[in-house]
Amino acid sequence: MRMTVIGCGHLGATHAASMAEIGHEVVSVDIDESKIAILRSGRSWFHEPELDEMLARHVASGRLRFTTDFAEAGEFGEMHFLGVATPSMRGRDDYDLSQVFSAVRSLAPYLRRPCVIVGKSTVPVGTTEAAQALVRELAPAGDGVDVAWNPEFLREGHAVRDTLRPDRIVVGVTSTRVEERIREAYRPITDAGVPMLVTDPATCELVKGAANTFLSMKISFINAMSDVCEAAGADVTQLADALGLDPRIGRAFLDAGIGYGGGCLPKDTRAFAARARELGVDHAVDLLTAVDRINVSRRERVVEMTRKACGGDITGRRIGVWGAAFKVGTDDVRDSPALDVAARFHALGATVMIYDPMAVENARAIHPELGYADDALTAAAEADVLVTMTAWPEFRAIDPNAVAEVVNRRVMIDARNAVEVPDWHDADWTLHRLGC
Ligand SMILES: NC(=O)C1=CN([C@@H]2O[C@H](COP(=O)(O)OP(=O)(O)OC[C@H]3O[C@@H](n4cnc5c(N)ncnc54)[C@H](O)[C@@H]3O)[C@@H](O)[C@H]2O)C=CC1
Ligand SMILES: O=C(O)[C@H]1O[C@H](OP(=O)(O)OP(=O)(O)OC[C@H]2O[C@@H](n3ccc(=O)[nH]c3=O)[C@H](O)[C@@H]2O)[C@H](O)[C@@H](O)[C@@H]1O
Repeated sequence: MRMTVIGCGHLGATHAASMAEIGHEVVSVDIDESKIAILRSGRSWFHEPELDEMLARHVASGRLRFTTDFAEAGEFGEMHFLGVATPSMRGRDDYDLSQVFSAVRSLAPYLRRPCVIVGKSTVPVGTTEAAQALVRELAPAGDGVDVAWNPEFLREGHAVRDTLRPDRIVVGVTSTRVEERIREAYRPITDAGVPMLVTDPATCELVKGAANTFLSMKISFINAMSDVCEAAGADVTQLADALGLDPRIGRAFLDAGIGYGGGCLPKDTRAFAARARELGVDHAVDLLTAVDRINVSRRERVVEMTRKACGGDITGRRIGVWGAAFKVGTDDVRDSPALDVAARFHALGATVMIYDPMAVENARAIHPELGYADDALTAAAEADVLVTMTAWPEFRAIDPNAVAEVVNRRVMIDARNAVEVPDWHDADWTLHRLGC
């Protein structure tokens, strides 16, 4: 099938390359010339395992093209996927949908033949209907252009695998004609056994928000348990292991620590609560507000632990920070708890030195005022306190005796329960952890 993907970011570039991988001809559009230039050279502008290989292969074969030209996309595609960003509105909890509607406005005037627009961005319930109304107004093909939604569930760091072999595909449609077209597009994936659920657009939009808020809720639940464990002298990791063996609960997303970050869970949880408020469902608002509040409080908690470990005052102290990415396996620092806490240390008068195996450049672009190191030992040099905030495997593998030689004081705050506790105790470190 000839298809386009509008928006060449973490979702869009991965989706475009994956659609080429399963045999489609793809044109992918972005308004950012610099991103398009990098993608045209057959590589990605962000780190994502396996993506560069796929991009290089399909750009070289001509099956995947990148452009800034909406006319080219409109004339080419029988199906148009929308993968632009839906950040929070500045200073508010609900979504800023300007990229979605701007992309629709740019594309629609070139839709002269019947086709389907399939939204993949995460949006509030009601967006498919609004986009459909706009398309009817602007597209020369009018009623021949259908809008459906098909939210994305990929995780950064596993994006290619999650796109080609997802747990499920969920689509929200208003007609069997559209359903058939989407089934055709995904046939190579569903033929391999991936289930496809077809719903109305509203249910489909809510599935995505509910999925992310459930994950947020699980993390805030275990973080609340972490505080209870700490108060009672228990160990939250053992508690999570025991809970996780119950298949009704499951061990995934029960890692306590500094809380969730990234470009999605924080903003999706808040936006879902904001939409629930508009819909008058107060108990959903209460639940999700508590989830968010617990999450936000984790960051302050790490600052507080660090302050205590510094004898009550951070000012003038040197703090080594291990980790800047919002999680392992990515160079993404959007709403990263690690970077947020590091910036708070700096604001309180500490000298901060950060090391992250992948995310230093992205972190520096947002927080040029912080110090950055090329390796873990340099970040730890002369530190009064060392704080681990992203659970990179290399931090677990590092020899605490080697670190002890470069620091000022052997004090570690492990905000992700990321290091091997006995090794650090054996090397005479004072180790503070959340939930123990
Ligand atoms: N990042 C992730 O892991 C996932 C993201 N999502 C959702 O997917 C959507 C996209 O997220 P990301 O890919 O992370 O965002 P991103 O910021 O990485 O990419 C968005 C892209 O859209 C481009 N863009 C902006 N306005 C445009 C326009 N009018 N026309 C064409 N291109 C335009 C930007 O230049 C950028 O390259 C969001 O709704 C997000 O919540 C869903 C699942 C996973
Ligand atoms: O909508 C999205 O964009 C995506 O958001 C998340 O994916 P992602 O943001 O890539 O990262 P996760 O692996 O979910 O981690 C999110 C945050 O939660 C934290 N986390 C995760 C698990 C856990 O047990 N504890 C915990 O604190 C991570 O460190 C990270 O900061 C979802 O997992 C995806 O299914 C979804 O498609």
